[in-house]
Amino acid sequence: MVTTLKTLGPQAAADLDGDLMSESGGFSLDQLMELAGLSVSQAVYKVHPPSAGKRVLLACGPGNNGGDGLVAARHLYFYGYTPTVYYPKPTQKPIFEGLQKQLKNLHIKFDNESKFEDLAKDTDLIVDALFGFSFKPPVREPFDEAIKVMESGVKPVLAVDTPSSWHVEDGPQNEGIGSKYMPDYLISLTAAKPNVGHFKGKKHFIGGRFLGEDVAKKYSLNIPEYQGVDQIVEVPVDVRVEKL
Ligand SMILES: NC(=O)C1=CN([C@@H]2O[C@H](COP(=O)(O)OP(=O)(O)OC[C@H]3O[C@@H](n4cnc5c(N)ncnc54)[C@H](O)[C@@H]3O)[C@@H](O)[C@H]2O)[C@@H](O)CC1
Ligand SMILES: [K+]
Repeated sequence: MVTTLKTLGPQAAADLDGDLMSESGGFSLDQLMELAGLSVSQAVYKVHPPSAGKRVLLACGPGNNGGDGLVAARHLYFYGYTPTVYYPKPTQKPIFEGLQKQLKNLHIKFDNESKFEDLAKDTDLIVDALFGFSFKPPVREPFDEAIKVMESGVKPVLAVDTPSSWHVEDGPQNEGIGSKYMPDYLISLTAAKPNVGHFKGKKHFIGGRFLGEDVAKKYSLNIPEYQGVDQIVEVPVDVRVEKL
């Protein structure tokens, strides 16, 4: 049973990614993003099976956190959900262009024009894949509207890697946009981020099942106790957090 969560700060998270994708690490970003997005899709299925409502709104930001959301959208489609993707600032990189093509070939709806408030009305669950550990406050347009809607609590939210608009170490902003934002669910990728102590939602998962013993040791992380073929493992929300 997990008793202490060791966390991964933004620099360490970026360094870990770098190690995994280095010459000696052998991973490609596509692979890590695919495993991350698969984990997100399994967390959605755990907390909000299609019987609870098939409409899922994936709010995707311009970075790799957004990429995780695009990957999750594809898996959710094949699980029987009806995903809608909000991706207002697509980044012109082959990895994101490829992911968008995959979704468009499945006729998955992209809607970057509607007001986020209206998109939220037409969905059952929001996946917050706007920003991950590279977020730098304050929130810049057009994402401020999405943050406001998510913090209003009008629909359940599952946050990918870290609640967007939170400082990756200090948590929610003291005031202004995002200061009231508390997602219902959180999935941390590879390891929890330092702000996880501020998370007081319903469920917290760890995903991104690709940490080997040597890398875990190098970053003083404990490898989550995954079960069977699950790509995610639930950890208690009130577990003690150990900052590295
Ligand atoms: N750690 C891991 O093992 C993995 C990490 N991945 C994901 O990669 C994420 C980190 O990705 P990135 O480093 O690309 O960055 P993020 O996706 O965290 O966000 C950075 C992007 O958001 C923009 N941005 C930052 N602050 C902003 C603000 N205040 N207003 C508007 N835009 C803002 C930046 O210009 C940049 O384009 C992680 O959180 C995780 O979700 C996965 O894709 C791969 C596996
Ligand atoms: K996020």
